[in-house]
Amino acid sequence: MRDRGYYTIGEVIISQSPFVAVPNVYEESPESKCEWCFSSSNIKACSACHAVWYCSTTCQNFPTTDTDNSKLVEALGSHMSDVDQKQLVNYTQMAALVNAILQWPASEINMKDIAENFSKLSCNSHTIIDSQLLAIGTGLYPVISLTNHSCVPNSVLLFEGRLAVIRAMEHMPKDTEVLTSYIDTAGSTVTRQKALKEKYFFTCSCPRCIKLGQPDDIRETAILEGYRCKDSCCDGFLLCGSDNKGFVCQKCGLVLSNKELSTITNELKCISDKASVSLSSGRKSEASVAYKRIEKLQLKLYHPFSISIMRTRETLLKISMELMDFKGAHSYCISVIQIYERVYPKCHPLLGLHYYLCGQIEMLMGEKKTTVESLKKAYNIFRITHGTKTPFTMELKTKLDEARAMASLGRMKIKS
Ligand SMILES: C[S@@+](CC[C@H](N)C(=O)[O-])C[C@H]1O[C@@H](n2cnc3c(N)ncnc32)[C@H](O)[C@@H]1O
Repeated sequence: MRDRGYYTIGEVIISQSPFVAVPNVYEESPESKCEWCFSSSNIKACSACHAVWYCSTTCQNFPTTDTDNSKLVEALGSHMSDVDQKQLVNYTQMAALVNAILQWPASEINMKDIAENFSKLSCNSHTIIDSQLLAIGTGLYPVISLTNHSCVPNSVLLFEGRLAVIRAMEHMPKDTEVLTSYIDTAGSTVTRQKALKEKYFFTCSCPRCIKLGQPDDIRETAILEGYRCKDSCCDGFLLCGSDNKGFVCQKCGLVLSNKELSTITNELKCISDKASVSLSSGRKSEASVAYKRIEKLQLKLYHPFSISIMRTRETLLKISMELMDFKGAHSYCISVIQIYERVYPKCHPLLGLHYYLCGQIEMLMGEKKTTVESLKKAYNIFRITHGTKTPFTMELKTKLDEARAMASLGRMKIKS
């Protein structure tokens, strides 16, 4: 086929198997996973070391690829000179542990090299996520690692099993620099820059980041992470007053004093501690009540589109689903989507996932028309981010077709 010279929206730019990858094992769900394909079914411990697990002999034999990427891995940057003292100590301790486990002869061990490899892994490895965006492992992908970051990316990196796949999110000439996002881009410019500096040691100069400190950026930061006006009818945002006695609404001039602020924040802290204990000990109804109180308090303090309220509603959505309170879950899902639509690009996988969830809840609630609309929105995102041929997108398409058929059947019944 003739090279078109550009990538179409959703087209695969590159896909790559990992040079090395390991599955995640969580303390709360310690069941083992296949070391090769990350599956949790039919797994057996390796009879030689008893430390790793496999689902089949095929996986145990580590299917090899023809490409030797070791030179590329060697060339990856480690940022050793940027790493702070505390982290260096961590890497050295981890290197000592590797040394103790491998028991290589002293002549073959170079602790500095091992520590440098940890640093290299830290800024070049990727968290492997499944189609529902849950972290399932970590992998090093030498070519994918050459991709730089932007807070306004033109491409998206997702995984099909252990295979990393980058797809174009916009129509782009093939000589355009491929840019993905390394971090959650919902935060303010300061928050994003801090996260990038801490883990990847660079200052982003993408179109969003260069606006740092400009009036629009200050306003956006205040909405995302600052305080709102204490007059519930005013939608102004607050900035620290020149006398340091409180925060002043930039619209109506009302002052939120430091004392008022600390009363609410102390109450919030107290309920938040209780809420997370209830949640982690599985007392879901109690957690639901506590998180609803948190949401109420946060609405006094933060803008309705703030990151704090977004996080609380995400938790309330999860709890409502677990409690099978579908009406409640639907309302939280809608409110989370409203915030996502504001903080993420139109084609963000997290937005797609929440439209999908919304559609599934609406299907359960018998809301035929809105089910079709929500599933359609989810499909329009996933066909770009996940591709049309992946089992996840195909399953969604089947559900969308079923929902369309049900909706038109409903319309036919009404007519007759
Ligand atoms: C995964 S590597 C990306 C490939 C790297 N640029 C290279 O040539 O090997 C991550 C590192 O690339 C650099 N980097 C990534 N995105 C960048 C950006 N937008 N601006 C400046 N440096 C960036 C940082 O040094 C970061 O630690």
